[in-house]
Parts: sequence; C-alpha cells; structure tokens
Amino acid sequence: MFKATQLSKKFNQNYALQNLNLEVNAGEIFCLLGANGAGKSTTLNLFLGFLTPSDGSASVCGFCPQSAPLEVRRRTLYIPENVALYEDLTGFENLQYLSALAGVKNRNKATLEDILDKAGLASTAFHKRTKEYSKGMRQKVGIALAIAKDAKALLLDEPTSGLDPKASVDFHNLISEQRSRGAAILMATHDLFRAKEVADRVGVMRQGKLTRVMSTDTLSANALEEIYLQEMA
Ligand SMILES: Nc1ncnc2c1ncn2[C@@H]1O[C@H](COP(=O)(O)OP(=O)(O)OP(=O)(O)O)[C@@H](O)[C@H]1O
Repeated sequence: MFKATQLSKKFNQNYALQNLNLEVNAGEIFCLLGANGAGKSTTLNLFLGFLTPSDGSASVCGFCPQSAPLEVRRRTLYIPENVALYEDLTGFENLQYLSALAGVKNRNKATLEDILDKAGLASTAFHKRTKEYSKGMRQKVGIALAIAKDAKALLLDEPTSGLDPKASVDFHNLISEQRSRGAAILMATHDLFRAKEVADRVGVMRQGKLTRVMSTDTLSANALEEIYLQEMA
C-alpha cells in the first residue's frame, strides 16, 4: 500500500529525509517515532504528494503521489493533529459535503449517520455545528470520512497529541478497526506507549534516517522506550 524506495528530500542542501526504504501493507499499522525534526512529517507529506522527492520514489496503492495525485487522493485519508472542518456546518453536513467531494456514491442520511456512529461520534453531536466540537470529536469526523471513502491508505500525523487518555484510547481503537477492514496505516506519533499498543511495527527516525524497525508483538513498552532512548543518544 505504502512503498518508499530510496526516498529522500532535501531542503536547502540539508536532508530532511534520506534513503528511506519502507513498505506498509494492507491491514498493517506502522508507527513512525522520532524527535522533533526527525523527518516524520516530511515522510507523510511525500506520500501525500504535498512534497516532491529530491531522490527516490514513493507510491500509495501502486500510484505515484506526484504523477497520479487523483488516484492517490481517492484512496487516501490524511488525519493531521487538528482536523480541518467547516465550522458552521454540523458534523453530519461536513461528512455529507466532504464525502461528496471524495466521490462517495451512497450518501443518504441513514448511511451517513450510521458511519458517524461507527466512527464513535455520539448521536447527540451529529447535527451540532463543528465549531462546538472538541478535538477528539473532530478526529472522529475524520475517521468517518475514511469509512465513507473506504480509504485504503491512512496517513496520520500526531493525531492523538493533546487528546485526553480516554479519547486517545478511543481513537486508537478506531484505527485498529480501520486496520481490520484492510487499510494500511502510517502514523507519526510521540506516544511510545500507544504506538506499542496499536502498531504492528514501529520505526525510529533520527536526523532524516529510519534507524530501527521493530515488530511490536515481542516488545514490551519498557523495552521500546529503552531502545528509543538509545537511538536518540
Ligand atoms: N518546508 C521546509 N523548509 C525547510 N526545512 C524544512 C521544511 N519542512 C521541514 N524542514 C526540516 O526538515 C526536517 C524534518 O522535519 P519534519 O517536519 O519532517 O520533522 P518531524 O519528525 O515531523 O518533527 P515533529 O515531531 O516536530 O513534527 C527538520 O529539520 C525541518 O526543519
């Protein structure tokens, strides 16, 4: 689903990302860890087509984000730290509008309400303006759009930063459900503990390089923290 081959990005002769080789498959969650400035957002932005590689290549579902942006956009959902919504529209209206833009065919009221419910939004919030929504509620509208689009590739940039622990757990449960329906998920996060809980594999980035990739099934949270700190030393 996501594939990077010798993917590199330079800004003013400095590498923000250098020779990244990575594959994230359908039904897999991969968390990118690393200090501020390590190159996590740059990686996501290259997959999203917001940036052009200096060298190497990226593909999403077999399509190049730079040469086939529409094919990539159709299959991808991006959830940043703060999900941008139309503040004067309700959560339901946002989903209706954004799913229309995404070319979703079945957009009747019952279907969209069912999707908002699956995304964990309380039914009492469906028809409230999103200017009244908390950060966690906005994330849920983002997840609802992923469900509506049946997005095969999810890119998340510190989506739980600033969420309270319960909202963070809820969010990670929703992400796990997206994995179960076959999505590939690439998530940048600073939350080592949650990354260990939710991801199938984690990768540690340092100064633009992916220095370590680990499977989480045989790793404790403490071991991950220790390895992370060693990599940062
Ligand atoms: N548009 C840009 N112009 C110049 N330098 C940039 C640009 N975007 C990112 N960089 C640099 O590239 C490097 C990687 O940045 P990036 O945002 O990918 O890091 P990050 O791991 O996502 O950090 P954070 O955890 O703070 O979000 C940093 O040194 C940053 O200053």
